[in-house]
Amino acid sequence: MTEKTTAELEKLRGLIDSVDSQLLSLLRKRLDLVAQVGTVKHAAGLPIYAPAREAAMLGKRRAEAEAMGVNPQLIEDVLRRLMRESYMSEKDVGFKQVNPELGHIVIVGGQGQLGRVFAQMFALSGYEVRLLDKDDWDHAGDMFNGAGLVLVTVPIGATCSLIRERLGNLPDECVLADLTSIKGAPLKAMLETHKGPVVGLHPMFGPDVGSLAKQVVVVCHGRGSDKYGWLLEQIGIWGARLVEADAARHDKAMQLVQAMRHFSSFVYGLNLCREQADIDTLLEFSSPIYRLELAMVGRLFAQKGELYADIIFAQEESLTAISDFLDNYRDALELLKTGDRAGFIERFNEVSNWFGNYSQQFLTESRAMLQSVNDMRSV
Ligand SMILES: C=C(O[C@@H]1C=C(C(=O)O)C=C[C@H]1O)C(=O)O
Repeated sequence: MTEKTTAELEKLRGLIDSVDSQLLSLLRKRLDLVAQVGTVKHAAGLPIYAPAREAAMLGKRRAEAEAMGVNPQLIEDVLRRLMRESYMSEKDVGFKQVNPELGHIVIVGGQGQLGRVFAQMFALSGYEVRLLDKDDWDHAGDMFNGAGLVLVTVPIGATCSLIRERLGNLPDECVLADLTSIKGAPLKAMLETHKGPVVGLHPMFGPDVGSLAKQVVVVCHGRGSDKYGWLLEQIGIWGARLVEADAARHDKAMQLVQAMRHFSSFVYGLNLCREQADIDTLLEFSSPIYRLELAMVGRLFAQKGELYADIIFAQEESLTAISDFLDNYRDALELLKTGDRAGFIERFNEVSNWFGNYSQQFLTESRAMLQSVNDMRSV
């Protein structure tokens, strides 16, 4: 580099640094305004997540960006990241308590990770929360006395027997709910054990979400929806989207969404382990898509085997879904063994037609994800 080039670069980089510092001041200003919005919402009991406001704001900024010769996707990416930050800061203010008259809340299995998330959210909303765990059953009678909500969040395998054996004497008015990732059997157990209001919930997220904004919670109605309407409204104020579902339909979907998916990720990991693959080498030669895939598989093994065993073993019918997967794998392997390239392409096109417009949608979505994986690289 010549001296002149060095000097020019230095000058321009100084200007960029100063623009970035100004951006930082603006970010501080925005965060302060968002915190004020949080206070107003808290007082008025409005949800943390306002999709209509977000859509309108993004639309306006995109148009302005275009007029200024800035890629509209750039401002959209930046704003979406800022909005994620907003959900966190609004959360700190706490939430409106929808049902101030409610007695205390007992979370059975409250030391579990998801139990803790819900305990925190209820506490941030002004409820008195008591946690009941394995060793606390001696005090259970006292804890249930006067409770307004009992929320069961124990491992799937223990859920139904715990409900039937331990929750037969709740106050009549108390809402009984669970967070289990299957819904049919726990809902039946709750309805048969408790005379009062019953609702099944399945939060479609793990304990590391940070905020519930935009997260999905599946709701399977049991009985007495007028008595637990406040709970659904409360979850809505936390920013989550409630999706009502029939328990049988939900459970059927979970055989593919959870059991089969997790099982194949498990086998993927098992295979890498047995093949003694060198992860550093795999990463070295990974494009973002492979890195993303490896991250999705690898994150399983940062969690507890018991959790995944619970999910995979929860429904007997999942065995059929997983066996079908194996059959299809075998058939496809046969194409490889026999060198049937044309057969492979034929199957490929069959699947491609079946995906229809979704494949284009997924291509676009994954492009954005892959770009952010690439952005995170520093070398
Ligand atoms: C700040 C607000 O809360 C959330 C965050 C937003 C933001 O960061 O701009 C916009 C909409 C809401 O989802 C708001 O409602 O204005």
